[in-house]
Amino acid sequence: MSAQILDGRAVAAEVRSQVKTGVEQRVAAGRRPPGLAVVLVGESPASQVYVRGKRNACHEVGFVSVSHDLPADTPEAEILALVDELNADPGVDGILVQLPLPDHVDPKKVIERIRPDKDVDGFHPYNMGRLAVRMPLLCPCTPHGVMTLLSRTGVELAGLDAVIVGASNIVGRPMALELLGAGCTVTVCHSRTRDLSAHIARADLVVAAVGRPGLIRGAWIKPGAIVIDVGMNRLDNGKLAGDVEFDAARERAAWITPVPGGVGPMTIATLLENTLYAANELHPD
Ligand SMILES: Nc1nc2c(c(=O)[nH]1)N[C@@H](CN(C=O)c1ccc(C(=O)N[C@@H](CCC(=O)O)C(=O)O)cc1)CN2
Ligand SMILES: [Mg+2]
Repeated sequence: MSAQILDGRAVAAEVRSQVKTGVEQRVAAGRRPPGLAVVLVGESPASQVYVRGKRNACHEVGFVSVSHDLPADTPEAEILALVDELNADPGVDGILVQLPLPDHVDPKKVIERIRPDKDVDGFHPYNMGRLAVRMPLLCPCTPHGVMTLLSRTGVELAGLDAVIVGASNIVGRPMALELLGAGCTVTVCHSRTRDLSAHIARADLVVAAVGRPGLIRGAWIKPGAIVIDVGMNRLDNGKLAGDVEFDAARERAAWITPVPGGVGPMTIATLLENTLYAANELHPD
């Protein structure tokens, strides 16, 4: 029997609706709507798609959307000065700088410049540290969005063998912390891992977050496993594909996320959740 599809578009729409209601409640109580500042440096077509999605989502739920589009050759010092300005702006509850940044800009320096209580991407070392010590505050959007999707399966996560493929700071590493917090036994595979297929074959839950189309063969998937595909790969024919061989994996998995229409929309929905949380709980004004 083929897998049930985890419909990220549908779940993201529910989350956005809940955030919209939260904004309406704030405004009805006489408080200002939350403000989200989205900074884009350069003209990457993919980043432009994602930033447009974030800004449109802000308008949909009633946030004040603050946009800064900077040329690719913007000096690092100018970006840091803009972050300082947004940190000080009382109408801004969340700040994100779209990644990747141009090569001459150090992303770690930019991320660390954002006030932790406005770091709605959850990338700041402070927020990563809080996740690591089981005191989560603002969590990285993609991993936390995956947790929301997993909650819709009704499957008890505690005790599952979870295998994450990819060890990036924005997905793989925080994903491991989120799943550890949910009681999974977590393995993180990366470029030095030997015999990837053996790790996948024993996994009850696979999270693929590498950026290599079709890396995870469907035949490796353990029957009845949950497969979460974070991959976002633009193929030569212009189509989007994940890291997992979807059609083959679907025949073995119990649950699977599609690409597009799975984890991606949850990233944006969780960003909105984080921004409302920051406004309500971290910026009492
Ligand atoms: N500052 C940040 N930069 C980046 C992040 C992030 O969380 N913060 N994550 C990724 C990109 N990303 C958000 O920015 C993102 C990726 C994909 C989607 C999405 O909805 N994808 C759609 C398909 C969209 C398309 O047609 O290309 C889907 O999967 O259905 C949203 C956000 C790296 N940078
Ligand atoms: Mg949540």
